[in-house]
Amino acid sequence: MRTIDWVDGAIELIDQTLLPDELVMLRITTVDALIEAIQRLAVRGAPALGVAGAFGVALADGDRKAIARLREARPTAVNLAWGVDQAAAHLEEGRQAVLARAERLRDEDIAACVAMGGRGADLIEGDSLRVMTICNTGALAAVERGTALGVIQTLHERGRLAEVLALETRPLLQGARLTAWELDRMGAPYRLIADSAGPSLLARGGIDAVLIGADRIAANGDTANKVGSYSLALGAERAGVPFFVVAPETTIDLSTPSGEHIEIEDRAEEEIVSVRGVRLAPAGTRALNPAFDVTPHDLITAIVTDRRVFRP
Ligand SMILES: CSC[C@H]1O[C@H](OP(=O)(O)O)[C@H](O)[C@@H]1O
Repeated sequence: MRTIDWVDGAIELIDQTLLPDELVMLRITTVDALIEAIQRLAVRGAPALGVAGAFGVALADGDRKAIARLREARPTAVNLAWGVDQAAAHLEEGRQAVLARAERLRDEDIAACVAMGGRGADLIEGDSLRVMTICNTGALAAVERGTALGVIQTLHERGRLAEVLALETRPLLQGARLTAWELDRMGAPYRLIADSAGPSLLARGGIDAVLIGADRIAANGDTANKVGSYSLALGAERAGVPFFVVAPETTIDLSTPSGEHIEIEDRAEEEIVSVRGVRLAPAGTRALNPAFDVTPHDLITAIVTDRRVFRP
C-alpha cells in the first residue's frame, strides 16, 4: 500500500486525518485540493510532501501561480518546495516530462527509505533494543516505508527490537494515531507515552536509542522536526542515550546555514484548545502552537541518510 501515488491522471493519497479509525483514499485532481490536503495534514511528513509537491505540478497544467501557492503550502519541511522545484524544472518540456520526474522522485523516495532502514539498523548495536521515537516517521510520512520508523521496522524485521516507546505527539497526535497504527500493522511491540514523559523515561534508563525524523536539516546539522524533539534531545544528552536523526538527503538544505534560519510553522490555536472538535480549555482560551522545533547539531549523535551516516 502506498501513502501517495499517481493513478489514472490524479493523485491518490491516504487521508491521514481519519486514521486510525478509517482508511480512506482521497483522489486529488486540482492544486487547490492538494494544498488543502497538505494544510490539514491529510498528507504530511517531509518525504511525502516532496512527492505530493512534485505530483502537484503535474496537476497544475503550467499554472505558475498555482505552483507558487503549492510551494508555500507548509514552510518548514524543505522537501515540499524541493519536490515542486524538481518537477517544475521540466515545465517547458510539457506535462509528460513533469510527470515522469515526479514518478522518478516517488521511486527515489521508496529506494531511499529502504537504504536508510538498513543503514540505520546497521548503525545501532545490540539486540532486544528498546527505542523511543516522536511523531510519525513511517510509510505514512513517505511512500512505502518511512525514515526513523523505517529503521525501527528494519530492526523488528531482523528480530532485534524489544520495544518502541512512542510519544503521542500532541496536538495532532501523529504518534498515538499514526505510529501506533503502523506499529500494529508491523506487529511490533510498543507502548504509547505522554510527550512530557519522554525525558524522564530516558533518565530512568533502559532505553538504547532515540530515533527521530526531520523536516529540514541546516548546513551545520541543526535539525527541524516535530515540536518536542528538542526536549527529547536534551533528555537523551543528559541520560547518555544516542540520539539519531533519520532523513533522506533531500531533507538537507545547504542554503540554510543553521537552525535559527529555519522557518517554524505556527499552526492554528484551535489545535491546542480542542481535539477533534471537542473543546478542552475554557471558551476563549488563547494558544501558541509551533508545529516544529530545532535540535542543535551538538545534541545529535548522528544523522542517517540514504547515502551516508554523518556526525554533525
Ligand atoms: C519522515 S518526516 C516526518 C516528519 O514530519 C512530521 O511533521 P508533520 O506531521 O507536521 O508533517 C514530523 O516532523 C516528522 O518527524
